[in-house]
Amino acid sequence: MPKLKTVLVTGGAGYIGSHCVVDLLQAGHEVVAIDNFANAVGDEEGSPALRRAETITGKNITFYKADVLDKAQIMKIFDRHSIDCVIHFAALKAVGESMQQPLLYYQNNLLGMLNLLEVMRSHNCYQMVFSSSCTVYGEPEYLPITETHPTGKITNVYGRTKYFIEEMLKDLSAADEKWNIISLRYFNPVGAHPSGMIGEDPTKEFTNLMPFMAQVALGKKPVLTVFGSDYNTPDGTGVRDYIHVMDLASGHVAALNLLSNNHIRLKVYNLGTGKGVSVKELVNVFEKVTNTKIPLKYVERRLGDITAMWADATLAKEELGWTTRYSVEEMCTDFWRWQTMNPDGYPKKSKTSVIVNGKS
Ligand SMILES: CC(=O)N[C@H]1[C@@H](OP(=O)(O)OP(=O)(O)OC[C@H]2O[C@@H](n3ccc(=O)[nH]c3=O)[C@H](O)[C@@H]2O)O[C@H](CO)[C@@H](O)[C@@H]1O
Repeated sequence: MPKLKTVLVTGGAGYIGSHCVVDLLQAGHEVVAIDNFANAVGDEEGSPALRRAETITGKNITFYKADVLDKAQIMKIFDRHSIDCVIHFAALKAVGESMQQPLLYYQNNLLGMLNLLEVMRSHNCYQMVFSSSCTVYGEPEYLPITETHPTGKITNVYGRTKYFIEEMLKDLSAADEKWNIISLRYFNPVGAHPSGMIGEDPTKEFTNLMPFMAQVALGKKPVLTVFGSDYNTPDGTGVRDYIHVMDLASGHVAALNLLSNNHIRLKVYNLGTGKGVSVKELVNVFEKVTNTKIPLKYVERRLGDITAMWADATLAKEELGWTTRYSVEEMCTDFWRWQTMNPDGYPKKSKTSVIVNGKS
């Protein structure tokens, strides 16, 4: 039986955070979620994504509008709740923006993590699941990529923040054996909760393939620009390992279970399907399952893009007992359901019943 925990989810109102909250609640864990709404819809009154997560699960979430850069505020939350484990999603993640504003990214992602770790230590909380990325591998030396592939040769600042944090976690766990940390390297998260109630609704401009393609299918954008058709791949377009966001969510619950029952100090796992899918293939599946036609415009390669990347997820299967359950068709169907049920995303101003700052 997994031990039930009180889990602090930072960035809980965001795309991956909100889906993970659903899975945590369904597994019986208590959730205290925080978000500063830097890239998620919500305000002082709460988050529509988390309100819907409550509806899906029939459980309550305690929510604070809080920023990991505000150490005093995080201290107060730890004073108030007996947190067993932190799942840390809160971070800035736009590659282009990170190149223009490196200090913003280093401050937010590195300092936010430092604050959290210090507050955790002061409250004797030593368990963390960290949201890392396959971007730490840089251009692959071999495929599929295993966790032992070298890291650090990264071409963008966002990716470097993830890499630096992983290095920081190595130093920390080597220095103090109390820490029990799992870093999860995500491949390309797509899809949405199968209910269509929660999904991806960034407040910042987005550039990822699936949300962009869905905007084209909805008629909100005229054409999908395909970045490069001359890659050394079977059809010339870039290849990625797309993973359904609910599979990612269940990976976090599995990681939490492992931390509950074992003292591993620090471990890293790939969360991917192990299957590479090209841009053209993803477009074809999306058109088929949504019965739409996506106009394409082929242009030059995007600066900083790699040719192909997919995971070897054997380690997560063996040690976390985790495997993916959703197909590429389901990733597209679920994303489309979310988009068509919520063409403008979440209601931008809504009262929520989520408990804010400990008050209903
Ligand atoms: C360089 C870059 O931004 N990398 C980030 C991007 O990965 P990544 O670039 O893999 O993800 P995207 O969804 O942006 O792109 C996937 C594939 O689709 C292609 N494509 C994308 C958009 C589009 O309008 N047209 C098009 O052809 C890309 O060239 C790529 O081959 O998102 C990940 C999170 O989700 C981050 O961890 C990566 O650091």
